[in-house]
Amino acid sequence: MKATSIVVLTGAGISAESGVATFRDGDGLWASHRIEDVATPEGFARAPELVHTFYNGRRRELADVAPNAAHLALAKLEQEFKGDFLLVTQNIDDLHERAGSQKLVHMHGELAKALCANCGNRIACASDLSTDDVCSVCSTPGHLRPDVVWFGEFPYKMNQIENALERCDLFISIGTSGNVYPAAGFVQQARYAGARSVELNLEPSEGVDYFDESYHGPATLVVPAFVE
Ligand SMILES: CC(C)NC(=O)[C@H](Cc1c[nH]c2ccccc12)NC(=O)[C@H](CCCC/N=C(/NCCC(=O)O)S[C@H]1O[C@H](COP(=O)(O)OP(=O)(O)OC[C@H]2O[C@@H](n3cnc4c(N)ncnc43)[C@H](O)[C@@H]2O)[C@@H](O)[C@H]1O)NC(=O)OCc1ccccc1
Repeated sequence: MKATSIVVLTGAGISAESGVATFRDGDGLWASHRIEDVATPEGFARAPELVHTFYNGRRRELADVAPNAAHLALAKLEQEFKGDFLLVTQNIDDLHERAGSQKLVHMHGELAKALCANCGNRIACASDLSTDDVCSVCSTPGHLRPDVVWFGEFPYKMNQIENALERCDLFISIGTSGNVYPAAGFVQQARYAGARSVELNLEPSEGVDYFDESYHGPATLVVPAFVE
C-alpha cells in the first residue's frame, strides 16, 4: 500500500453484510423511525422511553452479529501497515473492535457505553437502559442515555480526527452515503492536505465526485480486494 499515513472512514454499509441495519437504504432505520424522535436531544427530553427502546433493540442485536471480511481486512491492514493509521467510524456497533481494530475512534459514540446527561459520567453498558436507571456518580435517576452523538450534538474526538486528516496521504471512505456532516466533509479536508482519496461503497455516494478513485460493490469484496 503506497502510503505513509492512512485515514479510513466507515459508515453503516461496512456492517450491512453482518446483518446490522443501515439508515437510508429501503429497509434502513430511518424508514421506520423519525430522526427527530430517536436521534436528537430534544427527542430524548420529550420521550426517553422511545429512545431507549430504539437503542436497546440495536444493542441486543449485537449479540447475533459478527465482524465480516471487510472489518477483518481493515484490522489486518492496521496490524501490517508501518505508517500512521487511524480508523474513524460513524458506527455505534462494536464490530471493528471485535475484528481486532485498535487505532479506532467512534466519532458518533458506542452502544456499549452509557452517558449520564446530568454529570457526564460514562459507564460500560451491556444491557437495556431505562429511565429508572440511576447514575452511580451523581445518584440521580432518569439521566442515563446511550453514549451516542445525536443530530445537533458535537461529534467525539474531532481534534484527533482533524489532525490525522491534515497529515494523511491516503483517505479511504467505506460504506457511507456522505449525507451527514462533519463526516461527509472529511474527503475535502483530506484532499486539501494533498491526500489520494478512495471511495469503496455499494453504489456512488453523495460525495463520489470528490474522490480520485471509487470502487463499487459489497464491502466484503471491495475492501479486501483494495487493501490486500
Ligand atoms: C442530515 C444532515 C444534513 N444533518 C447533519 O449533517 C447534521 C447537521 C449539520 C451539521 N453540519 C452541516 C452542514 C450541512 C448540513 C447539515 C449539517 N450534523 C450533525 O448534527 C452532527 C452530528 C451528526 C451525528 C448524528 N448521529 C448519527 N449516528 C449516531 C446515532 C445513531 O447511530 O443512531 S448519524 C448516522 O447517520 C449517518 C449516515 O449514515 P451512513 O453510515 O452513511 O449510512 P447510510 O444508511 O446513510 O448509508 C449507507 C451507505 O452504505 C452503502 N452500503 C449499503 N450496503 C453496503 C454493503 N454491503 N457494502 C458497501 N456499502 C454498502 C449504501 O450504498 C450507502 O451509501 C452516520 O453518520 C450515522 O452515524 N453534529 C454537528 O454537526 O455538530 C456541529 C459541528 C459542525 C462542524 C464540525 C463539528 C461539529
